[in-house]
Amino acid sequence: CALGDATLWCRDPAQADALNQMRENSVKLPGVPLPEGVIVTSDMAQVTAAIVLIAIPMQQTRPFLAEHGGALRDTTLVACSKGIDLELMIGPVGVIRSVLRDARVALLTGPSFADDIARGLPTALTLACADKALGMALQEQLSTPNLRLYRNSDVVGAELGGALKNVIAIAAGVTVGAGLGESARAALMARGYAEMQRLALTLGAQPDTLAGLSGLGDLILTCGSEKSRNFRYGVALGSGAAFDSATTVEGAATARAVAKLAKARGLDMPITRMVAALVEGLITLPEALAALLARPLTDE
Ligand SMILES: NC(=O)c1ccc[n+]([C@@H]2O[C@H](COP(=O)([O-])OP(=O)(O)OC[C@H]3O[C@@H](n4cnc5c(N)ncnc54)[C@H](O)[C@@H]3O)[C@@H](O)[C@H]2O)c1
Ligand SMILES: O=P(O)(O)OC[C@H](O)CO
Repeated sequence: CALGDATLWCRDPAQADALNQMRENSVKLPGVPLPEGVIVTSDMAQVTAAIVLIAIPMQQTRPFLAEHGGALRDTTLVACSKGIDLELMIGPVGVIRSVLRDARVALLTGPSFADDIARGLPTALTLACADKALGMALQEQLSTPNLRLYRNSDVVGAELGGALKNVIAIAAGVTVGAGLGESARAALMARGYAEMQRLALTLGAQPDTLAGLSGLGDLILTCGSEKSRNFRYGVALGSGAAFDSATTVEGAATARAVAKLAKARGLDMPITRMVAALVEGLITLPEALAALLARPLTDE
């Protein structure tokens, strides 16, 4: 990039100025200084990089591209969001392609808290790209000594792994918030993973992809850490505590999208269905629990 090592674009000019001056995002990443080479701007014309990482909430991706897609037409785009667009019912790479048909697009996903990466802690992610040569180039360019990127050509599988784990993380949080015990959390994670596989295979994913970083890896992280917003939201749902509605909780919209997708395909996804109903306030927690436990006994 002509401006420096990297350019951080944000839509709010006042925030861009503050970040440039303070060299720290004291709200989202307190105590982590912005690296020297990073320049912050709110002017998209200043974004001249060959590779652009899009890291905004899933449901904002379409509106963002409607406004700024034209300026990004000649760049390589790397989607970092985890979710399913509620209108198009597809993941972030699909949404980018729906706006910029011939774009060079990849997906960066997997178990990672922004805070861990910003502090340079060891992290491994999936770099999914249908174009092998582009995937190899991005893997080289985006890996660092502490950030290992593993290539995968199964973009749909990687998108679904990142999206679906958030729904199960909400359910795992509910078990903790409601005091249902660690065994219940483990049961939900394992049966939730079976639901993730069921939908992903139906939508064309490769079975191995879900067993990798973007599915199982991220499921373990998100269902087991208070640092996860999806998990914390589930804890609040389970305990009846208030939750800040401004916090990004991707699994809430994704649960609704997946429940619709599953219904349309006749797929049994009871945990996802209950999370969607809880999120929408259509069911109480005792009702959700009773419905899950009363299901007919079956093969694993
Ligand atoms: N935070 C993490 O640890 C982490 C890790 C891996 C993946 N992700 C994924 O990255 C995506 C973004 O998450 P986040 O944690 O950065 O969320 P966030 O809510 O902390 O930040 C999102 C940013 O996007 C901006 N934004 C929202 N709508 C916009 C729009 N229409 N145009 C331009 N900017 C807009 C917001 O102002 C905010 O700065 C999510 O899909 C999340 O699942 C997050
Ligand atoms: O805070 P969460 O729940 O959005 O999780 C962040 C990342 O997706 C974890 O890999």
